Amino acid sequence: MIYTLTLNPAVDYIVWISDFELDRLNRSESDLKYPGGKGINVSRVLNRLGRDNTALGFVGGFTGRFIEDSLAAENIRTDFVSIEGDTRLNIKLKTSTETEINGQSPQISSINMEALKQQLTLLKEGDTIVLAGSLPETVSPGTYQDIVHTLSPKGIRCYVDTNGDALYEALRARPFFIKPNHYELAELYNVPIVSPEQAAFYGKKLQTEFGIPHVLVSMASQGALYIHEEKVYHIEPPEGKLVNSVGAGDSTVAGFLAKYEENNDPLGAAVYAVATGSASAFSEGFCTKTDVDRYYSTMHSERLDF
Ligand SMILES: Nc1ncnc2c1ncn2[C@@H]1O[C@H](COP(=O)(O)OP(=O)(O)OP(=O)(O)O)[C@@H](O)[C@H]1O
Ligand SMILES: O=P(O)(O)OC[C@@]1(O)O[C@H](CO)[C@@H](O)[C@@H]1O
Repeated sequence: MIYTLTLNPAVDYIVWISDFELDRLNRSESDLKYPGGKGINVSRVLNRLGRDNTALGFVGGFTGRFIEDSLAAENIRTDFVSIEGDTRLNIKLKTSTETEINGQSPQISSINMEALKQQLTLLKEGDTIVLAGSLPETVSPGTYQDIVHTLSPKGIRCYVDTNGDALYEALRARPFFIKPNHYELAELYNVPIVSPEQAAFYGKKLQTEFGIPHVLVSMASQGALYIHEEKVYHIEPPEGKLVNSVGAGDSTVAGFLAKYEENNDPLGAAVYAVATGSASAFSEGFCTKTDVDRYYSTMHSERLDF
C-alpha cells in the first residue's frame, strides 16, 4: 500500500490578478480552490498516474471538510485525524509573478498526535509512505525523523519532502528518498546554488554524509539532479510553457514513486519524475498520465563526472 502523510494540509486559493496593485482594492480575474499541502498533492498526482493510495494527516473545520470532499470526489481514500481548528488557507497570487502566502497552521494536540501514531502502527512491510510538507508550529521538528526511525526498520519505504529543520532532522534517520529543491539544498549547506553542477556537488555531498539511497534535487526549469549509488545524473526537462508551478515538486515525488514501484528501475523513475513535474508545471491543475508518458518517451539522463 502507498500512503501519503500531510501534517499541515491547506486549501490552496489561487487568484489571478494581472494588474495587481498594493494599496488599492483589487478584484480577481479568476480564482480556484484546491485541496493542497504537499502530501495531498502527491496523492492526487499518484491517483492520476493510476496508483491507488491513502492520504493521512490532520484536517479540521470548514477547510478540512473541503479537502475531504474534494479527495472523495477524485476517489482518493483518506484516513485523516480530525482536529479542532481550521486547516489553513494558502494564497497563491498570480500577477506578472507568483507570490505565495501560506497561512498559520492550527494547533495539533498530543491526543491528535497519539491518534496519528496509532494509525501508523497499521503500516506493514512493503508499504511506502510519503512524508511531505511543513510541520505545524506545535509539532516538534524531529517528527519526521521519529516516524522514519519507527517505520524504516519494519521494511516500510519512507519518502521525505520538506525543508529547514524538519528536513535536517529527517536526514539523520536515512529516509529511502528525498527531494529537496536547489534552494532547500543551498539552505542546508549555507551556500548559493544556481547551476546544475553546484547542485550535483552538494547533492552528492548530502548523499555521502547521510547515506540516503535516492536523492533527487529539483531545479525548476533546469530539471533535476539524481544521485544514487554514488553516481550523479542530470535530467533536463521536456520543452514546454510554464503555466503553474504550484505542486510541480510534489508531482516530481509522485512520478518517481509511481515508476519505481512499477519496475524498480531507479534511473527510469528519476526521468519519469522530471517528466511528471514538468507535465504539471505545463498544466493549469496537475498533469495527466498521457502527457507524462508522452514527455517521458522523449527524455534521457546525462551522467555527470562527480
Ligand atoms: N519552468 C519549468 N519548466 C520546465 N519544468 C519545470 C518548470 N518548473 C518546474 N518544472 C518541473 O517541476 C520539477 C519540480 O520543480 P521545482 O524544482 O520548482 O520544485 P519545488 O520547488 O519543490 O516546487 P513546488 O514547491 O512549487 O511544488 C522540476 O524538476 C521540473 O521537472
Ligand atoms: O507550507 P508547506 O507545507 O511547506 O507548503 C504547502 C504548499 O505551499 O505546498 C504545496 C505545493 O508544493 C501547496 O499545495 C501548499 O500550499
